[in-house]
Amino acid sequence: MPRPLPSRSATPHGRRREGPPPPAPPLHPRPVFLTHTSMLDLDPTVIRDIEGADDVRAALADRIRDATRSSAARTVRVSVPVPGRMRPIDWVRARSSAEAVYWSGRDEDRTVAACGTADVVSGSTAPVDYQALGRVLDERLDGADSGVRYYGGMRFDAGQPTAPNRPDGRWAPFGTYRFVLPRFELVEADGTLRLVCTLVLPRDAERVDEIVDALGAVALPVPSEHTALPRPHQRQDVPGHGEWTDMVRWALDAIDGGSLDKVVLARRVALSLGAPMDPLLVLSHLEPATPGCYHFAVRPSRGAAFVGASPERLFRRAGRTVVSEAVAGTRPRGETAAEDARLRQELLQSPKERREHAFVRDAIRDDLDRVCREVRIPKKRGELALARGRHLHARITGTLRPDTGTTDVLEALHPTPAVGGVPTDDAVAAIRAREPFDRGWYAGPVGWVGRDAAEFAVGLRAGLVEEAQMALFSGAGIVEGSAPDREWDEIEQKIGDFAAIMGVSDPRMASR
Ligand SMILES: C=C(O[C@H]1C=CC=C(C(=O)O)[C@@H]1O)C(=O)O
Ligand SMILES: [Mg+2]
Repeated sequence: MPRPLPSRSATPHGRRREGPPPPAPPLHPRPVFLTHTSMLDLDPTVIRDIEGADDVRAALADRIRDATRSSAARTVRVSVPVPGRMRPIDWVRARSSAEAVYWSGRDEDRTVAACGTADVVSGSTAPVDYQALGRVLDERLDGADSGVRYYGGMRFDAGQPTAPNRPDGRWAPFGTYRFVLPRFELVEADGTLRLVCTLVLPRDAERVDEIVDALGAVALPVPSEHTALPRPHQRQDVPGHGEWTDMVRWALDAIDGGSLDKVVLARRVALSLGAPMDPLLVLSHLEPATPGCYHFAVRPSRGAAFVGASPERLFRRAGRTVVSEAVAGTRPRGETAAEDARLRQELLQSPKERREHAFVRDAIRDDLDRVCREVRIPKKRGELALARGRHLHARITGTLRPDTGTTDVLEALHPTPAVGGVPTDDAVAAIRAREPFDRGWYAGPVGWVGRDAAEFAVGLRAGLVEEAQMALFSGAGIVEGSAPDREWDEIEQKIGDFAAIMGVSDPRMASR
């Protein structure tokens, strides 16, 4: 039986509660009803094409037919300009039935919305064989046009075959890893839009009619009105507050006893929406609210999608140059300039936050050293300031060693202690044993792989949206000096961007 939200006074964001401790939570966390009930119906079937859409499709169809006349065995991209303005996210929302991907890099002036598949490299078994994955991707990308990118990602725990509740069936369509070469893309770069079709030749020459037919169903919608999001009416925290406190205390004992130095423990916050919701609509609200982040959506088929706004780069590869980042240690932004400056100083000087960050920085430096030469790291730590939060930050660079590729870097770096812990294997084993849910793709690498180039974000500040359910995931690094309540509140702050767009950011909505 779900229970109603207990009444309590508001707690200032990110601060510890005063007064008596909260009542002991139930053994199995039960749903908490939120007070919101309003629900807006969406009608994604009403799509009006922009003026000239038929000409755009006809021009691209000509390009497709021309390209398939070549007998060369290679992957090519053909494209045409799209007049006017439209948000790539609105374009892909108009294809509600297809496999879809959305990627907007953090520092890159390029946004890609994509639907349909020209090719897929996926696997559902674990552990992931990074060498084999690298060979397959290299082979498919050999001689490909420079813009050809396989988009996707993998599970956080790509090393474990199966366990009770893992993988959770909701993550099944995502597989252990999945990289998609999209059939159609709307690319916005340098202020212009292009509609792109990717063809795997000579194979696609035999399906040219089918591809041109599919292009006919690709709408070029007029910019949509701002569509409101439905308000969640129920919230369930897994673990609940009591179980979380026990988990953190266990981790602190392990740290005290010397068996672990750091472990990142996470929570799942499930919001019930009352009616099915388009996951890409969530992202279309999240993106403007979270500047300075990677914005992504992966929808393997009709239905569930993994969407998020992550501030954290796992790595970027351009030729032989690799750039990674250590992002860890957290404080909120202040409401006034003075409070903001104080919180910045607090973050930069806190021994606990510095320790939390140093584990990540040192691990990335050592792991990158295995696949790169000339690994460089700045002496001073900096700050990554976001709309609601801030983190300690360091940029780490290197030059790829000969005979080393993208999946070698992926294997070396993932999971960093920003999402796993130190020592890595022991921390991942603790996460498996202690967390009462499957992380799925949360905290896994998400991004793209091209020929001699790649970029991956760490898949956090993210959620799994399926039908009328939205599960948000977030974690906090537990180190010496951590306290269960402060880490609970830190996670509450990290889900704040999602909570705000969903209209549940009132601290009274927290279920403790
Ligand atoms: C694990 C998450 O954040 C990581 C990244 C930055 C700061 C973190 C922290 O201070 O605990 C986490 O290590 C998450 O957002 O789910
Ligand atoms: Mg932290």
